Amino acid sequence: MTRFTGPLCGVAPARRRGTGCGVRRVSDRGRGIRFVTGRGYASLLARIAGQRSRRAPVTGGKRARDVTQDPTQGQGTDEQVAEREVAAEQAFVDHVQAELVASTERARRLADEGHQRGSLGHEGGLVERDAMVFQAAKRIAQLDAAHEGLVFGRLDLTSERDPAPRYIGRIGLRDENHDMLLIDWRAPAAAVFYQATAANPQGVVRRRVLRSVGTVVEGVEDELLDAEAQEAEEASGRALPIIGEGALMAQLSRARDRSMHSIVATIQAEQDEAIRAPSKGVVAISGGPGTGKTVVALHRAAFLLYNDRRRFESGGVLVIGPSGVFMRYIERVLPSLGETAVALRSLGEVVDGVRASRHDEPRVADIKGSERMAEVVRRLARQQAPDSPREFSLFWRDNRLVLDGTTLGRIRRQLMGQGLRNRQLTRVPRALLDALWRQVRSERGRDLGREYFDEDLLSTRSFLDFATAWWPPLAAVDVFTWLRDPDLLGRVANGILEPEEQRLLLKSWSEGPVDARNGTGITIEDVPLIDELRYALGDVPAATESDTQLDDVLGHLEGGVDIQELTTASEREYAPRGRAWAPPTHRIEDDPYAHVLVDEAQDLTPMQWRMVGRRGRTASWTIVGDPAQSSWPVPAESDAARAAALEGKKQFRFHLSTNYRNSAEIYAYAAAYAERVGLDADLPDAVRRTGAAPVEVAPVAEAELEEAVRAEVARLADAVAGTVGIVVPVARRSEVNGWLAGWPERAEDAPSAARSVDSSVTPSGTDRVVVLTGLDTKGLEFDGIVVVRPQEIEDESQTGRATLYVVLTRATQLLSTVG
Ligand SMILES: Nc1ncnc2c1ncn2[C@@H]1O[C@H](COP(=O)(O)OP(=O)(O)OP(=O)(O)O)[C@@H](O)[C@H]1O
Repeated sequence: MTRFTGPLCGVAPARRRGTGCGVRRVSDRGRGIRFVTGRGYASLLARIAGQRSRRAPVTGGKRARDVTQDPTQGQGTDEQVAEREVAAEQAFVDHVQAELVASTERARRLADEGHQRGSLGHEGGLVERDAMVFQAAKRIAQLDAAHEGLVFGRLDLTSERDPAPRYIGRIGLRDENHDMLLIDWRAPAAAVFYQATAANPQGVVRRRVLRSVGTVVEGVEDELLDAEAQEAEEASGRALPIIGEGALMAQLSRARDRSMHSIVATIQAEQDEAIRAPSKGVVAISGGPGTGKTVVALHRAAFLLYNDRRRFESGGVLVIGPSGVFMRYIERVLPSLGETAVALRSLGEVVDGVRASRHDEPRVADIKGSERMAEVVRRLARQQAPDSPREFSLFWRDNRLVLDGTTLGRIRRQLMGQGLRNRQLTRVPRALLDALWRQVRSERGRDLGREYFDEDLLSTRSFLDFATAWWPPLAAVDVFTWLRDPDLLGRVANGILEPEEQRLLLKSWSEGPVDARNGTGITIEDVPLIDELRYALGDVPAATESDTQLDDVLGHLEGGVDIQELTTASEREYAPRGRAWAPPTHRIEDDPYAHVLVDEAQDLTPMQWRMVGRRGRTASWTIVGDPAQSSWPVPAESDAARAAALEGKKQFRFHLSTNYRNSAEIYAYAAAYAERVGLDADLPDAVRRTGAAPVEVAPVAEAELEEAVRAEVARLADAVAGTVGIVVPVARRSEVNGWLAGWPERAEDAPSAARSVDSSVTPSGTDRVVVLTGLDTKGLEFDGIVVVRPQEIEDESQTGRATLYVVLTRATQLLSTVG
C-alpha cells in the first residue's frame, strides 16, 4: 500500500494543494439520494463553526483551532494543514453532537408523553405507554452510550462514485429533516470503510479515522488507498491531504486500562468478514493469541442486533466468558456501541439463580467436567430423597391400608417412567390413592365410593404429610447437596468413578453449607452439574418453594403449571449497569436464547458444553477459541460434547492471523516457548515492535523471591503507563497478594490488594496492579506482566504448559519472569 508521510505530521508536501473539503450532505429520504454539495457544505461548516465559537468550550481535551473559514485553506506548513483538517472535522463533530442532543431531547419528550398517557389509567393507555417508553428509553440509552467518540470514520471516494465524504459513527444519525449525517458502522453502506484496501480500494481514495477524547477531535489518521485517484482529484481542485501515521498503530500503542475497548474505528478486513457473517448456523472464529477473537465476537453481537433487532432483542443474546474478571473486562464494549440488550455471563453464572466464582483444583475440575458426570447426575435424580418416609399406613372404615416398600417402589418406577420427576407431582396423589383404594375391602368402605374416599384422604393431614414428604418438589441445588453423603455418592457413581475420584469429590464438597445464589459452597465446575440436575428433575413449581403442602401443589398444578413471571423482558433489559444479572426465573423454558456467543471456547469442559448447548438449541452461534490455549486435558471428549451441542447446525469458519496485542518481541518469546514444549500452536504475526525484549530474572532463592518480584513490578510499573499483572501459581496467590498489600510504593496502584487475599475474591476492576493466577488471566491483557515461578505454573496441572503459554501472551509492552 502506498503511504505518504511528511517530516512533521505525515502530510505529503506534494499533496497540499486544493481549496476545500468539497463535502456534500447525503440524504436517502424521498426519491433517491439528495446531496448538499461543495459550496453548500462549506457554508454549513461556517454556520456550525460560528455556533460553536459562541458555546462554552468543551473541557477535558485540547481544542483544535477553528480554521474552517480560513480563506487560505489548503496552503501552509504540514502542521497548519493538519490543524485545518482537524478543525474541519471538529466542526462536523460539533454539528453531530448538537443533533445528538436534539435527538435525545426528542426521545425524552416521547418518553414523558408515554408516561402521561399511562397515568390516564385505562388499559389501552398503559399498553401504549409501555410501547412508547420502551422505544424512547432504548433510544436514550443508545444515544447516551454513543457520546464517546461518536463519529470516528470518514471515507472520501472518487468524485465519480461520490464527491461527498461519508461519515461513519457508532450509531447512525439523521438530522431533524431526516437527512443522513452519520452512517451506522454496521450498515451495508459502511462496510467499505473496513473492506477497502490499497489492492482493492473499491472507489475509496482516502480512509480517515478521527481520534477523539469525548467530543473533542484530537487528531486524524489517514490512509491513502488510491494514489492515482488522489492525483486526479487534486488536479480538479479537491484536496485530500494524508495525515498521521495510520490509525491502527496509534490504537495498538495506547496504554491499557482494566477494560477492553471497542475497535470500531480500526477493524481489519479479515475481522470485518467474521463480524458481518450471516446470522445463521455457527460462526467459528479461530486464531492465535491477541488476534482480536474476543473483540471481534463482541462487535459481531452488536452487528447481529443491528441487523435483525426484532429477532435478537426479543430472543436474547447470551455472551459467555470464562470468569467474572473477564466479564468485567469486556462489559463496556457493547454499551459503547450503543447495545445494552445482551446478557453477559461467566461460566459460573449461566444458570439462573446460581452464581459461582471459585474454581476447583485441577484434579477435581477434571472429574467434574468429564462427560461421565452426566450419568452420575442422571442416577442421582432418581434417588429417593434422604429421610423421606419408606412406608405409610392408616385405618379407614374398618380397613388397614398400607403402602409398603414394594408397593411404593412400583409406584415410584411407574411415575419415573412417565417423565421428569417434578412434573409428576400432580400424578402422585392419584397414584397413591389408587393403590390404597384397591385395599378397601369392607362393605362400609366400598359403599361410600371412590369419590368420597379420595376427598376424605385428601383432607386427612397424615396422608398429605406422607405424600409431600415421599415425593417432595425437588430443587436442583438441594439434590446436588445429597452428593455429600459418601454412601449415596458411592451408589450413584458405582462403576463410573474410581474410589479415589469419589474421595476427591467428597473433599471438594466438604466445606460448610451451600448457598448457590452467592456461590457459597459451590464452584464454577459444580454449576453444570446443577444445571444437569435441573433438566433431569424438571422445574420446581414456584408456589411450592415456601410451602410444600400437597393442597398447594394440587391447587397450582391442577389447572396446569402456572408460574408467575418474575422479571419482564424490559426489566432484564434495563437493569441498571453492573446488574446485568437477571433475577432467577427457575424455568427451563426461559433458558434458550436466539444467539449464543461463547468466548475462550477451547476451555469448555464436556459438562459445560452440555450446559451451554441447552441455551442454544434453536439459536445461531458465534464460537471463538484457540485450541493451543486450552486447559481441558482431553480435547477429544470436549470436541465430541461441542459437536453434540451444535448438532445439525452448519458451521462457517473464520481464521484471524495477526496478533494485535503483544509486541513482536514478546510474542516471539511466547511462540518459542510453545514450540519448545510441543504445543501445537496457531502462530499469528505480531505487527508492533517496541525494541523491549522479555527479561528472565535469574532464579532466586525462596527467601529472596519477594524482593525480586517487588523490584520487577516496580521496574514495569515505572516504565508503562497502563496496567501491570503479577501472575502466580495458584498455591502462591494469597501469599503474593499479601506482599503486594504490604508494599507502600504500590498502595495507590493496588488499593484493593488487602481486601482480595482470599483467592475467591476477584481483584477490583480499577486497580492498576493486580495478582492473578494463570487461569485468571485468560482473555485479559496488561501493559506489563511479571510471571512468578513460571515452572510451578507449568507443573501445577496436566495442561500447565498451555496455561503458561496463555500467561506469556498477555503483555502488550513488557514481560518479565522471575524463576
Ligand atoms: N482491529 C483492531 N484494532 C485495534 N485493536 C485491535 C484490533 N483487533 C484487536 N485489537 C486489540 O488486540 C487486543 C487483543 O484482542 P482480543 O483480546 O480480542 O484477542 P483474542 O484473540 O481474543 O486474544 P486471546 O485469545 O489471546 O485472549 C485487544 O486489545 C484488542 O482491542
